[in-house]
Amino acid sequence: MRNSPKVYFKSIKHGVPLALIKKLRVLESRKAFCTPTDEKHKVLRSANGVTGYGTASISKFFDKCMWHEGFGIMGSCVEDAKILWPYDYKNFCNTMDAYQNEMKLLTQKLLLLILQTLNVTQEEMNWALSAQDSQTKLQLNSYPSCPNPSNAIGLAPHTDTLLLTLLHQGGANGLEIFVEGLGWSPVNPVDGAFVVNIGDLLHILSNAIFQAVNHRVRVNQAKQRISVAYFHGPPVESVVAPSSSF
Ligand SMILES: O=C(O)CCC(=O)C(=O)O
Ligand SMILES: [Fe+2]
Repeated sequence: MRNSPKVYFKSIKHGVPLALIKKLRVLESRKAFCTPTDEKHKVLRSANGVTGYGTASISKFFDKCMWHEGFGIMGSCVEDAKILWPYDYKNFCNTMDAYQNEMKLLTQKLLLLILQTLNVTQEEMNWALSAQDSQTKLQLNSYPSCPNPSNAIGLAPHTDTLLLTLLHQGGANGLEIFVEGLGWSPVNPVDGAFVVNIGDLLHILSNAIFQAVNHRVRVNQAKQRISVAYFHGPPVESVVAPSSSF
């Protein structure tokens, strides 16, 4: 294990109800992106904010626009949802809450397994898993079909910043990871599966045994792509260093 860096894997037998995943993506995420633009503008993400509609948060590091639209949620989304759908916000919020609860449980299980292989200290384990103060974010992503895909990118190459990301991709291809020696390689959707991405903080904590994966999203001429990413990290003010077990 220690000799071979791990970058990403797929979680299939995860116990998250498939009906919930489908409802999240097919119904509620679609609804979020089908909302008319002037309504979306009522809940635009603020300059330093994380919730509401907006361009990809990595956009500030790139000169060109990405073919992407996102909706960020941290904890309860009831305030934004009430503005968007005053008479019909509960289904959306209930689905987002139920999904975030499932993601939290799954992240805890996966992180525990990962950290056990590293023999981190109990203190480091508590820090990484801390259920109370952890920072989590749910990000709904939409990549509309693009008339000229070779001239556009959905999401530019990046690594995720926190510890672990659980990504659910819909039916449309587009996600690619960079593999040393192979170059950009597709990670095509598997029905009901999650792509588990190692983030920068786990890369640091594990002293690069688990490596943050460089990934990007290509756009599609025929289909809109919808994906949902759940990011999990330690408390915001944390100082991160390689585990003292190294
Ligand atoms: O849409 C995807 O498959 C990737 C999304 C992603 O990388 C992100 O939200 O950080
Ligand atoms: Fe990402």
